Amino acid sequence: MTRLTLEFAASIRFKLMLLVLACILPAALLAALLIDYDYQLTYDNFTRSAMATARANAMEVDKELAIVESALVGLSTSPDLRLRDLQAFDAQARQLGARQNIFNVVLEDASGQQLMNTFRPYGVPLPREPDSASLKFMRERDATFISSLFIGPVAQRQMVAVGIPLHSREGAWCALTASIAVERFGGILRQQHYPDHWITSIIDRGGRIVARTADMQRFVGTQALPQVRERMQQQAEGAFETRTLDGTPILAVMSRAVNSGWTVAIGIPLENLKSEMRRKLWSLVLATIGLLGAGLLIAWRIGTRIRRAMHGLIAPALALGAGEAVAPVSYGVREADEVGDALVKASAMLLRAQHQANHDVLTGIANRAMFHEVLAQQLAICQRSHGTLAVLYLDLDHFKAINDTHGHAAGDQLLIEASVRLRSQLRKADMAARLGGDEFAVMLADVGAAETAHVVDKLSGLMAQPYQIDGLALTAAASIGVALYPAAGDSLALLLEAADQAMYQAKAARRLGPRG
Ligand SMILES: Nc1nc2c(ncn2[C@@H]2O[C@H](COP(=O)(O)OP(=O)(O)OP(=O)(O)O)[C@@H](O)[C@H]2O)c(=O)[nH]1
Repeated sequence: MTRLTLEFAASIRFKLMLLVLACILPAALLAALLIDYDYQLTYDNFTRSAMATARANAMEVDKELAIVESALVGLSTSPDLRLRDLQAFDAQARQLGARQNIFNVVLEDASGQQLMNTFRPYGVPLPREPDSASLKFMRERDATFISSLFIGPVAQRQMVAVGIPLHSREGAWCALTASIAVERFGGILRQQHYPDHWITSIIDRGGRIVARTADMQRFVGTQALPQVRERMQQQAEGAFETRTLDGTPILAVMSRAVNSGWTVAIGIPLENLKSEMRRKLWSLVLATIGLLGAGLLIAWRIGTRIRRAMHGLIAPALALGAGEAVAPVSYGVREADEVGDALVKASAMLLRAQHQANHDVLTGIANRAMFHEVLAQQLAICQRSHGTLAVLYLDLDHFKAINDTHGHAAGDQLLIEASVRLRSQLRKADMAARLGGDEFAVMLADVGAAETAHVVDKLSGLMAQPYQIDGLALTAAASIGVALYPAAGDSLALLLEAADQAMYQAKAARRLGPRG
């Protein structure tokens, strides 16, 4: 990944938080859909139940009117009527009215002339209404008439009438009508015990309100809501959402009574229906916010921990690159700890490889490459600070013979012992190296000719000592060549060349000596 894409790469915290959102939001959406589905189900069940109530109430209305009709039918069989004893019939009708909560009973002849009206004393002159709709209906259809709401011409109050046609034996025709006060229908509604917020109305065929559960005095006689009247024309039953005159949204449920054609309409404020769903939705919103908050907080904390663990690996990784020892701190994140362990192992491998590259495998002291490197550094220091140093080249004498006589392993052991002897005579600032085969080199830092000669003497004596190897005393003295800086040369190459030459000269001199 390039540096540019790294800058735009999302952090682990951001990705964890996205994960939380990706888990919680779809679940919240699903819950919202379930709540909506539940609301629809509840709404449908509620509508069905309200419709059943409206239907039952419509039947109650028809039943109430049927009671009045049957009372009239019973009254019409009176012998007093048959015998035209209207005064006795009037008395009988008054008793019926009192019993049945009927406002008044009227007997009319075919011309519309009232013959008897229990609202007026018997015998007083009564009005004639030849073109009344009720008479027309009963005459033409010869059937029971149920009026719409009207204001009684004599009583001057709102009421409804039920009328039945009568036929005398002589074929004369007349009508018997009972008027009922609207309060009787208000009583039907009161018996239903609707919930307080329901408003139920009984509406006549003309769309006028006959009775109402609330504000009856105010609304009786007024037109029902236009939407309700419109629906009444179109269908016998229905449920729909609309608004009251004051703008309150309601669910309107209505059912038309079969006989009277009147309609019972129930208005239920939608607020009451929706409040439960709204409460559930709010609970869901709050739960979602809570879960999201908790989830994001946890994701943030986990992300922070992982981030710290990852950042904790940067320094060890850089140390590894610099060839330094690596010591990562554990942050309790397993994967990061595993990477830290890998860095530690890589560091150890790198240090080992570095060591192998710079040291002689057999003796463990520096090899030729490292000797040259360190010598060059020391030389540079001396050149800057006008210091001194000495380079010693050592070559074991007759080493081949030891190999040949005692075996290669014994030769190896001798080389190891020789390196130990070399190092034992050096200071910390000095350095011993194996150049290869039986050749060694020594750098003496900050020494002059006298000190160098002293060290060379000591080394020469020490190296000449026999080595105890496999119970044998083996001798391999060293020929030592010396080159001093700055006397022998001011470059690495010149110094090495000079030391090499000196060593060969020393070896040659020894060959010429007693052992040569
Ligand atoms: N055991 C052992 N022998 C080695 C190793 N490397 C080189 N040699 C042997 O060391 C010997 C060095 O040979 P030379 O220095 O030419 O012979 P020398 O007998 O020391 O002769 P002079 O130096 O003239 O005294 C050779 O026989 C190499 O095979 C090693 O790692 N182990």
